[in-house]
Amino acid sequence: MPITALDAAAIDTGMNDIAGWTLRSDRKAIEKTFRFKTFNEAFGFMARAALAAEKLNHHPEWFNVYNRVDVTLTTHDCDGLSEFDFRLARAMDRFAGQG
Ligand SMILES: C[C@H](O)[C@H](O)[C@H]1CNC2=NC(N)=NC(=O)C2=N1
Repeated sequence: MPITALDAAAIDTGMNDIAGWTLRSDRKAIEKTFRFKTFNEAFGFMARAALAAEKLNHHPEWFNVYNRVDVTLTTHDCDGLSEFDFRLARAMDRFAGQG
């Protein structure tokens, strides 16, 4: 099933539902840095996010150092943002206790 890219208004609506995320200047991705107390907490967050990503069949680009996780969400299949990026962003916020 083809995945459609969100239009400008839908992206703006999606951005209003999430906190601490930045819309990349090309409007094809959203980014957030999560910070935790320990590596254990960061990795626990990543484990929960990984399971959610598998369920959604939508996978993050991310980079972890110790207690920090830099996340980029984009939809390769439509070369832009889709509803799945915002769904995964909201799930990640919940897992980090920020949503
Ligand atoms: C074949 C498979 O369903 C696709 O490659 C999925 C997997 N996970 C994905 N994750 C992300 N972030 N974007 C995609 O377009 C995407 N596509």
